[in-house]
Amino acid sequence: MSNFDKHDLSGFVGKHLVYTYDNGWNYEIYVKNDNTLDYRIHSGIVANRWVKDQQAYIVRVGESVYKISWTEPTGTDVSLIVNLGDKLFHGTIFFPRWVINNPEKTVCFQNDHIPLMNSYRDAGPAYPTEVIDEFATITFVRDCGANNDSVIDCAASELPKDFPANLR
Ligand SMILES: C=Cc1ccc(O)c(O)c1
Repeated sequence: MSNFDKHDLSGFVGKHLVYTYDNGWNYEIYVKNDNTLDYRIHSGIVANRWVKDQQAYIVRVGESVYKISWTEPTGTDVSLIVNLGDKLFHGTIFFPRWVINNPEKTVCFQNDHIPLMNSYRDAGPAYPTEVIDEFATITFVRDCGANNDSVIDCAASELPKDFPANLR
């Protein structure tokens, strides 16, 4: 039996993380509450995409290990493992084929374009799915408290040049 409370997300909610996948893609996530996240993409095929209030399944699977899974209006599915104790991160992203063919269509503040993203998803093609399965290095972590809308509030391209050093 585990000796941690698997329902206790208090060590995770409020965390703001910046991380770089081994393929070089730089991402940022804010765990807004027990079932919501905001994220911003700094580099990779969909650099400058950003999303607020994405609903997600968030679970604790170890003393300081958490798993976040969600499906997007684009049809992209994501599952992340965040191991805060070891500063280790692993992400699996299941991209529908249309995103791989035309990633620029998803580069926006998604919240302003949900019906458009759903229409792209429905038009496809969905298959073959492109699976990105990568470890990442966590380069920045801080606590911002729950439901803080100021953590991720603009595109990566609008951030100060010294981000995230400007937050320290
Ligand atoms: C597609 C969104 C996505 C994928 C991987 C991540 O680490 C994210 O924070 C967001």
